[in-house]
Amino acid sequence: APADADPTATYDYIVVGSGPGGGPLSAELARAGYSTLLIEAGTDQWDNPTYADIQNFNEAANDETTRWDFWVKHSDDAARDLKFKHTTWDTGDGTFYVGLDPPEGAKLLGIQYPRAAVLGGCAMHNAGVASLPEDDDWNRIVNLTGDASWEAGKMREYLKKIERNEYADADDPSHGHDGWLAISNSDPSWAKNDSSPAVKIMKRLAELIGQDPSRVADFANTDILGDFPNRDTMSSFFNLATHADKTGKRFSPNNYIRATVADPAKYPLTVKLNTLATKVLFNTTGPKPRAIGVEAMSGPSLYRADPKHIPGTTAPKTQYFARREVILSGGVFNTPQLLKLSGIGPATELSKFGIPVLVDLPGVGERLTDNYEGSLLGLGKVPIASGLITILFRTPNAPTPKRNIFAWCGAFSFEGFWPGFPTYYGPNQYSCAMVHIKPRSQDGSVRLLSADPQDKPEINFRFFEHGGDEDLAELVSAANMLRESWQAAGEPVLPFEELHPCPSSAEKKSNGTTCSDGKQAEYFKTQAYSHHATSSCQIGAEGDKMAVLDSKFRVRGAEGLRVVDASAFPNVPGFFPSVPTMMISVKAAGDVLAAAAAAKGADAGDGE
Ligand SMILES: Cc1cc2nc3c(=O)[nH]c(=O)nc-3n(C[C@H](O)[C@H](O)[C@H](O)COP(=O)(O)OP(=O)(O)OC[C@H]3O[C@@H](n4cnc5c(N)ncnc54)[C@H](O)[C@@H]3O)c2cc1C
Repeated sequence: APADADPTATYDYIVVGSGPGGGPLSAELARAGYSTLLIEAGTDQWDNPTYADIQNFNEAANDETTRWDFWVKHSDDAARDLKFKHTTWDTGDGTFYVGLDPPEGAKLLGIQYPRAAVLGGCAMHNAGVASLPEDDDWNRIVNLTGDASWEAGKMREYLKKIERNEYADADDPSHGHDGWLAISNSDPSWAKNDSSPAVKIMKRLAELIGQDPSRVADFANTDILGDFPNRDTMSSFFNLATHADKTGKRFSPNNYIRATVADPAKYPLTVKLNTLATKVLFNTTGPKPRAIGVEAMSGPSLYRADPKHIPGTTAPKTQYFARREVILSGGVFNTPQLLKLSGIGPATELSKFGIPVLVDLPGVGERLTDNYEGSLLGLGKVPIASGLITILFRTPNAPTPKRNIFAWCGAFSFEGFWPGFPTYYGPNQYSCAMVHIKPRSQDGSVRLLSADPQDKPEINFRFFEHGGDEDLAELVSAANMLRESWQAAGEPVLPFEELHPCPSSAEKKSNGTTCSDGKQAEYFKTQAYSHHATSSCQIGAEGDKMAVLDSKFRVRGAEGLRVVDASAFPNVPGFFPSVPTMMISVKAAGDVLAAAAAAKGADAGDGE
């Protein structure tokens, strides 16, 4: 078991949150010899099969052992949000009602956005999909900040550092082979079976995206993490990679933290579980407030997002001190909350709750963004047994030559999140789940509802606020292409009964074909969901008053304080953020260690 933290000790570094942002970073700092305290609100579930076996990811995201429920809004239009068919209500008798027709007296909760409070963060309950940002996502940070260390070519080195790739050749230079994060993919041989409905669908899709249908078996084994010149423009099929090993064991920052604590070298990493950080402590005597520690409360289920929280439960606050730096990695909702509770954020919002303003930083909790997701769901006449199609493609109405849709198609249903998700529609269910890349809108927010650190903030994604019509048109175009490919499934699967976005029974009978693009757009506008939130404390240009961080993750206007997690990205990094967040975690460790080395050099210089 990890050693307990000593409140009287002073650590070199304190890291809050052990997910993809904070976990690798804390381990790196300790391995460099610096005493590091890692504060994590959740528990350690490394040997719990719900988490350890990647195939149980849906159970993991539903499991109360780690679940933090955030009930979010998708817009400022309450009536529009109420059309989301998995809106969740508290019935008052300890159960949820999910749907459009709540029982009398039920209290509206909102749209569920699950998070995991556990050692390893959401990388312990996610589906483990491993992908990389577009090169331009990294290069954009260079353009914004002038910091060339973010160039795409250089960023791949961080993948190589963390990765223990299990499918690439040992001499493949685009992959890492000795890291702590196992990455594997699946057997693509199903794609060789020309008579299978999944392969027939895939061949038609190949035609629709301009690929050679005779080569789908090769394409199904294309490396989604590969390094090729046209990697961001090539519409094609891929082999889905996951941060799990080939036996199906999940890998996450949990592995690296545990290995660091257990290492015979006795690296100075102290992990404090079941501990909710409530405030950053500052020395305010200098020109800028300097972070010197963290205040926290210990005990299970203290945060009110935890469904196991017992009303009225609280705990005394303890202070932990850092002689070098405090690093916040609580994730896209909790990091901005913690900054604001500590006096860093929009002055008017802080003043409303009586929080003394240390740094008026209007971007904290703003510009929250996420990929829009939606799915095409239908029932075949018989089950489509095998073959998970993974495809990245460009719809004809995409604004650039780059791909704008990631989708995976198979015999499952995925319609977003609610307690008990997903719905099982029987063995004949078939779905293409779509992730829209590069939403035009970045208008979401994480704002305080009180100054109580046990309370949840208010989260509103403001989906489709800007450029919504264009984004929706891209989703509709993708749905039309995918639907067309389904018609190639052949006997005995056809005809599909589509459940959404164009319900067959209602629409096809009346007009003989499918529903209009307008109706589909309306469907996606009300039913889109998301789970890749980023950018609520983003890195930005000097002079941009909404920029929270500089390119070295330092909080503007403060000293000794950084933010390293998914909130730091200026936009969603590609289509899945977990691996990119682990990559920036290791990058940030280099920045922190470089600052320590520079400070040591300066000290040595002073003494000369
Ligand atoms: C259901 C689901 C499935 C997903 N599937 C995928 C996928 O397949 N692939 C992919 O790339 N991405 C996926 N994601 C997204 C991905 O997991 C997240 O983007 C990623 O984990 C973000 O990392 P993070 O470090 O920013 O935050 P988190 O992973 O949220 O980690 C934050 C950690 O900080 C802790 N913490 C927060 N506040 C405090 C506090 N005040 N004090 C102490 N500790 C605190 C939390 O307990 C948590 O452990 C999924 C997300 C969800 C919800």
